[in-house]
Amino acid sequence: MSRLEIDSLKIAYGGWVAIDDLNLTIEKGELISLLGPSGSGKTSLLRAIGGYLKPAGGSLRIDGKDITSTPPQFRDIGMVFQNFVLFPHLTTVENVEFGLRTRGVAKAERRRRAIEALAMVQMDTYLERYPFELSGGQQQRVALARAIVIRPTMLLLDEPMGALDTKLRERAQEEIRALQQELQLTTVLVTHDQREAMAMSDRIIVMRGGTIVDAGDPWRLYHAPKTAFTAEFLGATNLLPVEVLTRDGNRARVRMTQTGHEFEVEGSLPGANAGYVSLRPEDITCALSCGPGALPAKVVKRMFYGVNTHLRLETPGLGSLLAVQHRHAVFEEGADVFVSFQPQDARLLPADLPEDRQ
Ligand SMILES: Nc1ncnc2c1ncn2[C@@H]1O[C@H](COP(=O)(O)OP(=O)(O)OP(=O)(O)O)[C@@H](O)[C@H]1O
Repeated sequence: MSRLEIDSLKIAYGGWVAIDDLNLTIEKGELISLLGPSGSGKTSLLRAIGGYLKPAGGSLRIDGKDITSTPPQFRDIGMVFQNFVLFPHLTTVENVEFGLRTRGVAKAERRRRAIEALAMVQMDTYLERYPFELSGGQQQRVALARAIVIRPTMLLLDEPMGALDTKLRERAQEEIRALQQELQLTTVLVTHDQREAMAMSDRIIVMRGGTIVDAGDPWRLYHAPKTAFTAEFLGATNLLPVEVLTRDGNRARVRMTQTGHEFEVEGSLPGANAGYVSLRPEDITCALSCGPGALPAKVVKRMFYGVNTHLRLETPGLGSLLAVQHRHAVFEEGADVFVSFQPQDARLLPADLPEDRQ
């Protein structure tokens, strides 16, 4: 259980700067996820923490001790990668013992600790199996046992569930999180899966172009993102381009740029006269009859997902909207409905979108 402090980190490939002036502290026992589009610097940051990439500037400290120039084998950081890379010619128990052997731990002690780590991931009945005799999920558990057996100061997980199917993946997420909490291991997870990041993390770090654009606990990031970029990256949302008309405390009245429709929103965006309103699909209510403040809409597409139904709606006032309904059998494609939402669920955000949306 350790605290990691990253100060003014700079990472460059040749002369090209991938990460510049990045500051981040990870508390003892905390699990953070690095989330961001491809090329945003997640792997570079993880590799710098692991010691596999030498920073061009800045420093890394574990529990106050500078490790910026410490080689990976002396950092005592456990790592699990997407493809697990177990040694094919070693059995399960030998794979887990390997890191202890290189650290000079005596044979009997090695075996005892390897079995103990394998028991933690429910793999202690597979000691003599070779990797090719294990399923993907079992190999992943062995890789995890191998990472924790060295009693690491930190755990780095690089898409560790990437090779598993959805069901196994969800189980692995639960198990890894439980183990991480039990051992109070300070952990950094790199993932492309925002659901995984939300389900597992104490804190999500949203990266873009080598910098941190937002950071916070999953609930806050989902419900109160600071930018349209985070809102769109974390879960589905409707982003509506608007002009700001008037402000009253933390509320504003806005006008849809394309349709001229006016409505009330949460947030006031001081100093800006335009932005985006983020409206989550689950915050839109559809009804067959018109209520106060409701807008007419047409159901153009209906997609049934079992747990809920997605409706693609066309509205004269707000354009194309995605709505999620938990009662799925009510509206047919082509139906005329009325949509409404609460002002506090429509969040006014600065215009800061991924390049392909600008
Ligand atoms: N070895 C390298 N040489 C040159 N440039 C590199 C190298 N590795 C990464 N980069 C560049 O650095 C930037 C950050 O890459 P990085 O792999 O850290 O991003 P990422 O967020 O992990 O992406 P992904 O989600 O696709 O894995 C990218 O623009 C990438 O092209």
